[in-house]
Amino acid sequence: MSVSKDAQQVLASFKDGVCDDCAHLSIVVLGASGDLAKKKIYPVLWSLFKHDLIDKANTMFAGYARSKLSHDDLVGRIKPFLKKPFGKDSESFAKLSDHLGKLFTEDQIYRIDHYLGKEMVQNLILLRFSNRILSPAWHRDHIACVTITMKEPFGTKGRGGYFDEFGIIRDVMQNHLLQILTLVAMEKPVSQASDDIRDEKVKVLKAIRPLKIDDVVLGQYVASNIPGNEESTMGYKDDKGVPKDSKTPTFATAVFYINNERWDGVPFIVKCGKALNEKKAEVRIQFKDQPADIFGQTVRNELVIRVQPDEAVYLKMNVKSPGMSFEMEQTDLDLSYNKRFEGVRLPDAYERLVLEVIRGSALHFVRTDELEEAWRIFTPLLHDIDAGKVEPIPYKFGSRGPEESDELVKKLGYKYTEYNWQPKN
Ligand SMILES: NC(=O)C1=CN([C@@H]2O[C@H](COP(=O)(O)OP(=O)(O)OC[C@H]3O[C@@H](n4cnc5c(N)ncnc54)[C@H](OP(=O)(O)O)[C@@H]3O)[C@@H](O)[C@H]2O)C=CC1
Ligand SMILES: O=C1O[C@H](COP(=O)(O)O)[C@@H](O)[C@H](O)[C@H]1O
Repeated sequence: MSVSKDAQQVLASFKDGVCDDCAHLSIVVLGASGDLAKKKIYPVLWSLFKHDLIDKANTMFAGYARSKLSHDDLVGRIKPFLKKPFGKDSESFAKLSDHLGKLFTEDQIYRIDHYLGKEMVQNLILLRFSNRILSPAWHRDHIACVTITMKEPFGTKGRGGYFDEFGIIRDVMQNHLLQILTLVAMEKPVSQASDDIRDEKVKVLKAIRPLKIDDVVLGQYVASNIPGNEESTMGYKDDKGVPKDSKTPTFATAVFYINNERWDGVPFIVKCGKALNEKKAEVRIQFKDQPADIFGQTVRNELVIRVQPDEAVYLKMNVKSPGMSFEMEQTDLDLSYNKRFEGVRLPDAYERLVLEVIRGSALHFVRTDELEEAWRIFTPLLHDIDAGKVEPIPYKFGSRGPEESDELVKKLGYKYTEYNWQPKN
C-alpha cells in the first residue's frame, strides 16, 4: 500500500513540529480482528514507517487484552484506535464503555467506523451544506424517501461461526449504515468542528424510536449455482460453524422514521445483505412526484450518491427526447469521479483514518453517545432476533434478496422505474 502525497505532506508537517505529541505517538489497535489488523491497519502504519514518516520506536501496536501496560503508561501516551464490535447491545456496550472510560478520556479514544473513512461518506457533509441548490430541497416537503443500501456479492466465506453471533444488523447496519443515515439527515452544524458535527448526528439518533419486528424484513441466503462461483453452491447454513437451525439474518431491510420537523413522515429505508447480486453501497434520495404533471410519464428525480464501487453523484432527470419528438426520456446528470477526477488516487478508508488519528482529528470517529443511541434503537429488535422470534426469509445466493423487501420498499412509497444506460467509450 502506498502513502498518498497528501498523507506525506500531513506527516511531514509533524516533523516540522506542528504536531506537539508526535514524538510520543502511540496507536493501539484495540479489538481489531487479527485479519483486519494485518490486512488493513498494519500495512498503512507499516507504509508510514517505511517512508520514515512516523517513528517506529514511539509507535506501538498491541491488542488491549494482551497489553501489559500500566494505567499510567496508557493514559496520555496512547490514542486507542478501536475497531467494532463495540458490544452486542445497550448493556454490553455500557460495560465496555465504562471500562474504557476508566482508562481514557473521550477525546483520547478513536472508535473506527471505516465507512466514515470513505470518500463519498466524507463528501456527504460538503455536498449537503455547500450547495445552495440542495439545501431547500433537503426536506420532507420535497423528499419522498431515502434509501441507503449496502450489498455484497459474497457470503460469509467460512467466517460463519463469527458472523452467526452477530448477524447482518450488528455487522453493518447498526454502525456503517446508521452513520451514513445520520450524515444524510442531520441539521447544519454550527461549524466544521468534530463535536459540532457529532452533536448534530446524535440529535438525529435521539429522534428515532427503537425498531420493532414490523419495521424489518430479514433474510438468510440459501445455495444457488452461479457458474464460476463456487461459494454460491453453499447456503449460509452450509458454512461450517453455523448451526443448522440458525435464524441469524444475512439480509435486512429496515425502515426508520426521524421524528423532527425536517423529516417527519419520510421513510429512511436501510438495506444490506450478503450473497446478493452485486457489490454496491449508495444513498438514494427520491424526490416527490412533480405536482400537476402535464406529461403523464414524468418519473421521479433521484439523487444518487454512490459510495462504492466507482464513486459518483448522479441525478436522475427527465428531458425531452432529442430530435423532432416531444416525448420524454429519463436521463441523468452524471458526476462520475473516475471521469471528472481522472487519475486522482482516493486513499483507502483505513489510510485516511490512521492519518486522522495521528492528526488528532476526531471528526470521522464515533463518540460514546452516538453508540449509546445506536444501541438504544437496535437493542429491542436484536433481542427478539436473538430469541429466535423472527424467521428469516430464504433468498437465493446472487439474488437481490427476498421479494418481501421490495414489497416493503414499495409500500413505503419508493417508486421503481427501470433505467439502464451505459456510456459508450
Ligand atoms: N456512476 C454511476 O453509477 C451511474 C450510473 N448510471 C446508470 O444508472 C443505471 C442504474 O440506475 P439506478 O436507478 O441508479 O439503479 P437501479 O435501477 O439498479 O436501482 C434503483 C433502485 O431500484 C431498486 N431496484 C432495482 N431493481 C428493482 C426491481 N426489479 N424491483 C424493485 N426495485 C428494484 C434498487 O434496489 P437494490 O439496490 O436493492 O438492487 C435500487 O434501490 C445504470 O444503467 C447506470 O449505467 C448513470 C449515471 C451514473
Ligand atoms: O465492517 C464490515 O465491513 C465489510 C465491508 O466493508 P467494505 O469496505 O468492503 O464495504 C463487511 O464485508 C464485513 O462483513 C463487515 O464486518
